[in-house]
Amino acid sequence: MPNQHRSRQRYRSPLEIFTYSYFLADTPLLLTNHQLRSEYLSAIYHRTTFCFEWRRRSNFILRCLEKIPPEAKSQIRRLSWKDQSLHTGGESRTVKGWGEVMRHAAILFAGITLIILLKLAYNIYLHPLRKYPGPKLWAATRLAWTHSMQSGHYHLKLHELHTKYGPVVRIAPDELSYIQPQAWKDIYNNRNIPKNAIWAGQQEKEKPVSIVSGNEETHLRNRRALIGAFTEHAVNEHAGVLEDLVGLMITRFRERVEGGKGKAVVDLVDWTNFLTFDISGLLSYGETFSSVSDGRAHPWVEISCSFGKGIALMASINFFSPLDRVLKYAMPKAVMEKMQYHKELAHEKFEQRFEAEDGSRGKQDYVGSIMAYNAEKGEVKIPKDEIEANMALLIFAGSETTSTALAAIFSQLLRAPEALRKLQDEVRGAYKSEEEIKVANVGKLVYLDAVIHEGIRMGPPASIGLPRITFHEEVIAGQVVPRGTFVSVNQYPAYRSSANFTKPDTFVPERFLPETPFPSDTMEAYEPFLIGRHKCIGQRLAMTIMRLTLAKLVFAFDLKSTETLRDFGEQNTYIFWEKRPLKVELTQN
Ligand code: HEM
Repeated sequence: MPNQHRSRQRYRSPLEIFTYSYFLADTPLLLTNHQLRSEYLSAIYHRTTFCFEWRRRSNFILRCLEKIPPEAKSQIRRLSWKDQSLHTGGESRTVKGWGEVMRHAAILFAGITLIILLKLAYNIYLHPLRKYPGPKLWAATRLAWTHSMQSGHYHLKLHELHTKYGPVVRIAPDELSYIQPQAWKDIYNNRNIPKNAIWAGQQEKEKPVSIVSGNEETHLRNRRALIGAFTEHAVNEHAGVLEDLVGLMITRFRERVEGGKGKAVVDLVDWTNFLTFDISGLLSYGETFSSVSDGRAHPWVEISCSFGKGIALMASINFFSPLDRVLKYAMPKAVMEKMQYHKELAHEKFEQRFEAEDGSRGKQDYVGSIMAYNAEKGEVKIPKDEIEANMALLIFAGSETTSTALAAIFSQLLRAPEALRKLQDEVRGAYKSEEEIKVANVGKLVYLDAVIHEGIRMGPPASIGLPRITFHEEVIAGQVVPRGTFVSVNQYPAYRSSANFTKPDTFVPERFLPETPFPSDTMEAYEPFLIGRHKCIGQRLAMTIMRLTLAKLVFAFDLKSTETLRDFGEQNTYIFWEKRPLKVELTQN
């Protein structure tokens, strides 16, 4: 497998080359004049260190500097800009402090401006992606993309761009966005189009790694170890805890309804977060966060949204190497503190769960599955620190996605009274009591599944794709894509495109039934859990949780929104959705 880090290191941007040239302009003097004076070297040395990042990268300059005798070096270090004198070929010229600095700064500024302008022109008119449609501003520089990503409206902007430019759009100098079904296969089934360091491989630098590793070998090892926790057998083994937790939520709602004289208002965005985090806590660390039982968010639930924002921010920053090294220190203190809190709590909870690994917990929770895999292989394939990294990841991967899907489904369902009535009829017709609704039988409700898929279509938890990168020239959706291009299918624009779906902004669950009113819909465009080797490992579990929650809720209560609901898509996304509250009035059935 090609190594993206290595290929990134070989790359020299024009800006970098310019800076080298600027420093190296004096190098012939350095090399030819054997009467090197330490003051002269001092000027070169300071000019180099003036921009320490370039010094680190410029091995050639460093090699030259290594030739400076140690006495001269110590003399150099003691000199400051003001002291410097340049001596070349026996002639002496004194540097007059800031005047010299300004001269260098002006040359650098003019040079950099020129290089940037040339680069922008190159990106628009000469770049191998120049023939792909898209706005010129986005093709010229990554700044337009970054601004959109940080605005929270990226998914809406992509939709707008695809509506204007078609199924493939150039959204950055080196990135293409797709919405057609063929692109799913061409990108995600192709081993030569892996994840990339900017989006997914950051953790490679800081061990331990987890199942979301960009390294295919590490990914495969971790995926194999975890798969045991997501089989049909494993999900059936979780049935009791899933039914109990969803049942507990219904009990809490019933208490409120009884206390409120037959009616109560609950925020379903909050409660579905409580539920899915509790389930994740139980399956990752062997205990819930007591959010459902207490009716209160655990701090982990609260920080889940800033987590998504953090990833979006880091990905945006990572595109601006080498500035990324500096910008990372500008991360808001509050975000850093939350990250640290998450790390410490995750560590504490993991240690407790790990200590309790005595075989009594069953093999199908996440830690148990990995331990069973290690035991089966007769060696520690996944060391303790990697197990811990996986748990910290699964807490969010399993909960935020599923609660968002539920929020999207409920929001859209409550705007469509006819669909809600049909769903209630189906569920109430199939069961005599809420307790009868079980993991083992809830999968038989076809309209329920159609509602789930239509809700996800309109508010996909993974609203944008995490881009992959081409390592060779590839053909995607029938067109040649050069190496080094970021590519992804973006779900929100794909699902809201009238090229793929009839009445894309209308909630019509029937489109997912065999007797669909829209036979021309391109259903293959809909892949909310992805395809290929990185497809969602938790799909079965997620579907089970969503079916149970919806079925039990619509069986037990009549639901009505307390305010006019807007389309779920009209909210901000920063990888995850920044969800609005969803206040719903419940009336006892
Ligand atoms: C409606 C709910 C869910 C949706 C829509 C969803 C969606 C996705 C998507 C799109 C990916 C691929 C990301 C990428 O590589 O670009 C993914 C990966 C993943 N998901 Fe989910 N997910 C959901 C629920 C869950 C649950 C419940 C779990 C586990 C408890 C889970 C665990 C994972 C893991 C571990 C991966 C990485 C898989 C790999 O790289 O091999 N997800 N999910």
